[in-house]
Amino acid sequence: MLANSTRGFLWSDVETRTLLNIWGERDIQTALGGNFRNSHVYRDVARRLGIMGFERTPEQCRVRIKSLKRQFILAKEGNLRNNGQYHKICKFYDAMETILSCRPQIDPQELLDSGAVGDETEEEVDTDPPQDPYLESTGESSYPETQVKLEYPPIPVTVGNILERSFSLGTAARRGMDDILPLVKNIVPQLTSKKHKGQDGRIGIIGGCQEYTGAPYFAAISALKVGADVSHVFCAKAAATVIKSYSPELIVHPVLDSPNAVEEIEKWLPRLHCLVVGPGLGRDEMLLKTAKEVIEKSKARDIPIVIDADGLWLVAQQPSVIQGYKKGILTPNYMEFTQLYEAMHHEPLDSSDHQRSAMELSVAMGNLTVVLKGEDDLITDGKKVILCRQEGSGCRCGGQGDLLSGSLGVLAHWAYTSSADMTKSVNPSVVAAFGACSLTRQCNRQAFHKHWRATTTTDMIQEISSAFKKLFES
Ligand SMILES: NC(=O)C1=CN([C@@H]2O[C@H](COP(=O)(O)OP(=O)(O)OC[C@H]3O[C@@H](n4cnc5c(N)ncnc54)[C@H](OP(=O)(O)O)[C@@H]3O)[C@@H](O)[C@H]2O)[C@@H](O)CC1
Ligand SMILES: Nc1ncnc2c1ncn2[C@@H]1O[C@H](COP(=O)(O)OP(=O)(O)OP(=O)(O)O)[C@@H](O)[C@H]1O
Repeated sequence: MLANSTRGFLWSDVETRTLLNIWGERDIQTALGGNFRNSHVYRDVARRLGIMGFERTPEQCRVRIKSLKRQFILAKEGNLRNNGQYHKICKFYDAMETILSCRPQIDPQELLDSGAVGDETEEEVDTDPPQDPYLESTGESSYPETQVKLEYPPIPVTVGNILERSFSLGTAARRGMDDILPLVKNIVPQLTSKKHKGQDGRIGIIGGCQEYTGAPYFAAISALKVGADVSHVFCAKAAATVIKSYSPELIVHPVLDSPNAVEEIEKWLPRLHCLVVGPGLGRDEMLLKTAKEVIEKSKARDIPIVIDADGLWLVAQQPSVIQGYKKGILTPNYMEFTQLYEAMHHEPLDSSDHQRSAMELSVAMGNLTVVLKGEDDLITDGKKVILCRQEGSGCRCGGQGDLLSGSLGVLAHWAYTSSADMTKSVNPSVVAAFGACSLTRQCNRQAFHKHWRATTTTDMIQEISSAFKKLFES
């Protein structure tokens, strides 16, 4: 029996998350669902893990999963969820719950009793008490507030292999366009006389300070132009009058630097469908602290949260603020991406392989969707990499990222309120991100066509309506 072969091997968080991603894949769950010997399934799991760069035996994978299931059941059965202690018992509770909720009911006793099931089933219990080296060696503490050192083994993996599990590199862009674009079209809500104001989206932007008033404006007005009904900006007092003067369409709250900022913003959260944190936020500690607390409150409300610009700086300082939150979407430019990556990995970014680095960042962040903007926009949830190569232009005027984050806020709301049928079970954040990237680049292209070097983000925003129609409604 190979069960003890895991002794002495530590599973890092990122490795465990990768294992869970693979174990949670539909074909694996289906194969495990039958009451038959399943060593071949774990051979496949180990093989896929190997492709991701982690060398484990099938038995090691099986024992790790078994142990995670024990922890999950213990946390669930102990009714610890209500007082927030479940993460201490089962750090990967949310991921386990997502996967197991799609499976037939598991009998907890089956997992907790020893020797209850057959030789090779994944719930098999060893003659020894449960020996999860991760649990023994590191304890199951809650997410670290500061960054942990994430170790990847030297990865004998080519880009082609990584993308083979998602989309092959050579066809990734085309597959992305062909496969995802129809899904973006699916999530666009119908315009009907049956709806009331607000139903197509109430978006909140957290950002705007003395220095930066354009960025939150661009994000908020883009959200409206994409089709949200209401757009709120929560900014510092010094920015509020300026932002209001740009547009009467926006609802502007000068609260971000007030002593009771969090309470003031919290009052509005029940009415918001999505939050975009960061455009023009600046790096003032007090504003960042407020942003952090608002993110925490928004997570509790389960709304999508897009984090951009200075919000990403906050994440690089305190990853746990959004780590593991499935509806979190990060939209870094290359500079911001490098900071995030190095904060999580404590080592320089390997700039030769963006796809792989982006996947690693996503996995390290608990499979958040990462949108790495650049010549190609690279979108990943740690499982798939999709490239957006919608033609843009050579004009890189500041503020395009704000157009993207504001649009993404609306699309994320639509994607999460669409049925799984509409998104064909593709991660809604990925669908929304693909839509926002395509739209931003198309706006850039159209504006450039008219204004050449003089193109500004304001020109791009004027193109949203026709670009949207061309991409998603034709
Ligand atoms: N009108 C407004 O109000 C606007 C306000 N904004 C707001 O400003 C705030 C700070 O954002 P930011 O853009 O200045 O900071 P960040 O992106 O870190 O760049 C810092 C430096 O990094 C570099 N660099 C950047 N991108 C790179 C790349 N892809 N690849 C390589 N290098 C790259 C480049 O430095 P360089 O190397 O050129 O000297 C750049 O100068 C934030 O709140 C944001 O929302 C903006 O939204 C714009 C419109
Ligand atoms: N080299 C490029 N070629 C084509 N499009 C690009 C290129 N670089 C960025 N973009 C597009 O510009 C948009 C904004 O990306 P960018 O990297 O400018 O973000 P940002 O720096 O965060 O913007 P901001 O100026 O708002 O802070 C994205 O949709 C991206 O696709």
